[in-house]
Amino acid sequence: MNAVRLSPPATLTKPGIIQDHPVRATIPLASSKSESNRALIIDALTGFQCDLKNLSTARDTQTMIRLLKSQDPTADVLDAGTTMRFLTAYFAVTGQQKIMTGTPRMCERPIGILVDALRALGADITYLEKEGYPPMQIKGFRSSETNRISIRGDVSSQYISALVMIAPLLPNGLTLELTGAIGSRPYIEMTLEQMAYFGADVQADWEQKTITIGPKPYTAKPYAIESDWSGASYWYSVAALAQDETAEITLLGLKAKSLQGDSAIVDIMRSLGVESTFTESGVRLTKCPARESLAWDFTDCPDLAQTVAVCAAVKGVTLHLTGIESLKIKETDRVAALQAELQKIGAELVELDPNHRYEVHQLPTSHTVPATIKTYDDHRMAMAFAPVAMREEISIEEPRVVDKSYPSFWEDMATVATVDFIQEEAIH
Ligand SMILES: O=C(O)C1=C[C@@H](OP(=O)(O)O)[C@@H](O)[C@H](O)C1
Ligand SMILES: C=C(OP(=O)(O)O)C(=O)O
Repeated sequence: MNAVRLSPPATLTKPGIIQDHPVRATIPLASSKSESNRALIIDALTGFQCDLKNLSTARDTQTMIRLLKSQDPTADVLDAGTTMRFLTAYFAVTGQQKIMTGTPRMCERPIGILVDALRALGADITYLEKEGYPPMQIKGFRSSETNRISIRGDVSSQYISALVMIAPLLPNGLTLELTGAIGSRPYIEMTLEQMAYFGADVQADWEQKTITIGPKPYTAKPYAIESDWSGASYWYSVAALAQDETAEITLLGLKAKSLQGDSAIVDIMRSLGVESTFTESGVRLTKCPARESLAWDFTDCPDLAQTVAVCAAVKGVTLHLTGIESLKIKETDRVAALQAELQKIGAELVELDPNHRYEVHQLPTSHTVPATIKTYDDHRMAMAFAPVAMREEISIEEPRVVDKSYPSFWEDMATVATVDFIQEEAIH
């Protein structure tokens, strides 16, 4: 078993006197895998003519790059949701015969809504194991007359992003009518903004819940990807939990006006004690007073839920969460994972009523330190719990899970805490 042991920042000033180490860090951050993976699909649809700068080092993006170039008949996306959904649409519309597969967990993440829509547009796709789930075989594409499709908006926005990105290639374009609630809407808006930047004819009417894409091809252009706001969230939590009231953390490459909905962390963390100041190079985090309780709807920013839940739990801020239904179909069931692991740091996540309202609160009982946190093949479990190290020692299992979105996470953490990797021998 591999683990990483994190210890709070402290220095020995005189024998026996331990003082909090001043928390000062400048963090380069990984760039956004969401923006990268969209830019890569659009680039491929221009015949690889765009000059993409600052592409993410995330495994999800590196997998996308590899699979776009590969002649292999099997595309194994590993655990990358966007790579699976975006490539399925891309291979279908470009008429490439591919088997789409991934990790066992990827084969439990639903894809039926996207496949049904692609079939209606003319794709020939068959499931190889379970209906509605990978693996599946893409056999070919014969454009249908259909250019209007009704699609649920409440399961994953990635299906909608995948469809709109290929729509400029369809002979009659595409109109999507979104039904039900729309989850992760900022991710759809990010897709549409990037498409419009590359010259696509894009119209969204959020009142009517329709998106219309004209049959106008993309224009190749240079594009620079912003740093990752989801990755930035862990640094907000570090700042919120730092004991040093003068803590100052600078996050490079972030913009006040971002395409990424996870920039909502700026507003969330103001309530948890972090002030943001935008500079030429990024954003500077400093401490400010925190509130005693906070209610937040995570419908638009589901990837922030774990960061905020752990941070609030440790700070003793009562947190009410709504809009976290989609967490159950991500890298793991993130609600169940949080419920199990928050207990270990003396807190709990409870469902308040059947309407998906949840509360996180601290428990009065003490807990064992260091806690050993399981990560369930989920990068965000590891990174959400890492900031606890600003208060107490903590061990996190399978630390390389972070490679999915933020491979340099532990190197960056080493600027604010002591980071020791532990390789435990198998016991025979
Ligand atoms: O389009 C994207 O880049 C993403 C959309 C979101 O997924 P859902 O739309 O499934 O919520 C998010 O959780 C994921 O990390 C990235
Ligand atoms: C849910 C995530 O990614 P994906 O759905 O692309 O696997 C994530 O990065 O938190």
